[in-house]
Amino acid sequence: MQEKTKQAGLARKVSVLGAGAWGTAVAMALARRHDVLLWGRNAAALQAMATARENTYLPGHVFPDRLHVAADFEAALAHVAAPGSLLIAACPVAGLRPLLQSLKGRAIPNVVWLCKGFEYDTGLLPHQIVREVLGDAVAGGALSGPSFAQEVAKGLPCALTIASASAELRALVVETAHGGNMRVYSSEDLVGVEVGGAVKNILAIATGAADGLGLGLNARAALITRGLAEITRLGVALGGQTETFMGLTGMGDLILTCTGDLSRNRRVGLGLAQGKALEVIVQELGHVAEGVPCAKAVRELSARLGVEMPITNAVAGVLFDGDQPQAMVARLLSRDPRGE
Ligand SMILES: NC(=O)C1=CN([C@@H]2O[C@H](COP(=O)(O)OP(=O)(O)OC[C@H]3O[C@@H](n4cnc5c(N)ncnc54)[C@H](OP(=O)(O)O)[C@@H]3O)[C@@H](O)[C@H]2O)C=CC1
Ligand SMILES: O=C(CO)COP(=O)(O)O
Repeated sequence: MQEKTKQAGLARKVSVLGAGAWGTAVAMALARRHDVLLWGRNAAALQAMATARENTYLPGHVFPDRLHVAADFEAALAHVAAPGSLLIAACPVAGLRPLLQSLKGRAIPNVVWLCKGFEYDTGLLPHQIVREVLGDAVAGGALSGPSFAQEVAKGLPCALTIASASAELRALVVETAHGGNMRVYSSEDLVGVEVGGAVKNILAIATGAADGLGLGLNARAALITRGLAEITRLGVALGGQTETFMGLTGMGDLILTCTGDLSRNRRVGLGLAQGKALEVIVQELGHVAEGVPCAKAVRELSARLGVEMPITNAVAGVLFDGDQPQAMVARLLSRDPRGE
């Protein structure tokens, strides 16, 4: 522990690939102690960020001095070429595969990803996409947990978990990110951590819809609790450990996202309850809502695995089959009684 505290002072090189709300917030948090390059796919937006020293995805949060904006992808990679540096993939799940493909064949020692979801077409978790594209030679891990970008950008406290099979990668991420108002725990349960982060977004849509319909706090608590049972069933079927789902990346992130109005996924549910079309809601958000593609991927995956996920199926029915949110509630309430 003493060793960790000593090393926490070491300045490291970090490149964050993806300049949305979360990539930017993480880059800002790390730039309080490290030299950080933030790269995004939109060169004009990067130019505006470099001038304004803030990102329109996170208005009002001024970049620390050690955060530099890089429009040049090669420069972002060169920045983290030395051992002990960290490359952070901060795009949505939909962008992970193409981003990794552009890293193929490069000398990338350590990769951490922040996205939460299953890939829409394949039903794969992020670590499976990483393995498919980059192989096993690259040490990688998922950084996840209850963390709204706006709060992290403000420097408010939060706790995250780095999950990886590599002890060296876990130690590097803890040394780099743990400190100040950010606590970083570590876990070997990559599957459990990724499943919790993915499925809680679907459940936040359900809870937002229930709240928007005025169904009350009892219904909200029931959805969160039964949602946790759903996350756990799927996660265990995929090889995750039950206790992971009771931690930060399971119950912690589920509670945050289902109850906090900063959640984009919860806001999708609130919009559906108002009778808005999904396209309109997504356009008004101006950010990704990972629970939407994830609901489709998880509905198919759970059917394939024979895992019961009634809330997920009800959300997917509203999102993709034209079911009304009221019908979603009726469908859940009309299920046969069973043991808890
Ligand atoms: N925001 C948060 O509080 C948290 C978010 N996360 C996760 O982090 C990931 C990123 O979220 P966040 O940054 O908030 O999202 P935002 O919607 O704020 O930003 C998305 C960013 O990704 C880019 N992008 C969008 N679609 C694609 C795509 N298909 N391929 C490549 N790049 C794409 C956008 O670029 P452009 O501007 O050019 O469209 C933008 O830079 C998500 O998986 C999310 O679940 C995790 C923890 C907290
Ligand atoms: O993952 C998040 C908080 O931990 C952010 O949730 P939303 O994507 O719903 O805003």
